[in-house]
Amino acid sequence: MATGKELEFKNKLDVSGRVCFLKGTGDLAKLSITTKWSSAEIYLHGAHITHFKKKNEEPLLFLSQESRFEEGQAIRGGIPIIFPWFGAKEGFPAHGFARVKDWVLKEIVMTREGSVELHFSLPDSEKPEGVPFDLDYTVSVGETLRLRLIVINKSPDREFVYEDCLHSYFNIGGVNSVGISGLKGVNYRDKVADFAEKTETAEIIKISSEVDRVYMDTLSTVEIHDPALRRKIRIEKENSTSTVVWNPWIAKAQALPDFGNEEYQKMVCVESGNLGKNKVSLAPGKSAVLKVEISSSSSL
Ligand SMILES: O=P(O)(O)OC[C@H]1O[C@@H](O)[C@H](O)[C@@H](O)[C@@H]1O
Repeated sequence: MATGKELEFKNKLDVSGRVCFLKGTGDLAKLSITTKWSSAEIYLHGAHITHFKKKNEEPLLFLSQESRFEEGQAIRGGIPIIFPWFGAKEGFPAHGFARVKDWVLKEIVMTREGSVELHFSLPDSEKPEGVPFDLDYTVSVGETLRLRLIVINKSPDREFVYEDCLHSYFNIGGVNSVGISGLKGVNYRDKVADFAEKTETAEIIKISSEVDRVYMDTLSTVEIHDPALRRKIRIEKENSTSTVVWNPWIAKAQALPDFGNEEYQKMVCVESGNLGKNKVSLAPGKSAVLKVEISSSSSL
């Protein structure tokens, strides 16, 4: 429908009052969505959701004040799409290329009940040569945020193996008071302890130092209990067997060039995907859909 570069030169274009194309930070094209329940912003750069807020609530997603908004750089905060690898890979961008490429908006669907569905696709020009796959992304903005990342292996005879992750950054009232539930009994790799394999023992995980854990073989819904903002954030997922919990804490926050020194106090990442031994092997011609739904409720 429209690429970032085309949008850059267009003035505001309104689609039935619920969706606007705008020039965002760094002159990158963004979509602004308003529904009767919520508002959201999505950049075509990375098909990156940078904002989701329900009416009369604080924003659900954290976005760093220091984020870069530049071609070739990932936005810090919101929901980066991690694909087709997670973490570092020598000579390649960390966490894959999907988050630093320009996606195309294919379709906008206004549903009768009032939500807005946006369909994005990674164009062939942004894909590496010789790997035949399609990558589509559907974002449904309504009372909740519903995400679907669709991978299609177009090869007639070769398997396609990849990792994926919707790396959601949540806005919280204070890191010392939040608790994360839903992972008790799950095995994880502790990245701050040299990838040691451990088992989660806490019903409610508390954060008081750097946390960087890849929980494996878990389909569980995770909840963030936030007494300071008097709400509970719920992250439900399908076709995702890994969950990552990340907070950089003090030293790492200072070391990150695109993250404020104090911002670790106001965010936590709970990421849903398929990583490491949970990576996906897609047979020729097959597709897989990673689904995540993010909602919140008052915990008064
Ligand atoms: O700085 P990046 O590439 O966006 O990564 C942020 C973090 O992302 C998390 O998913 C990883 O587990 C962390 O190890 C990493 O530091």
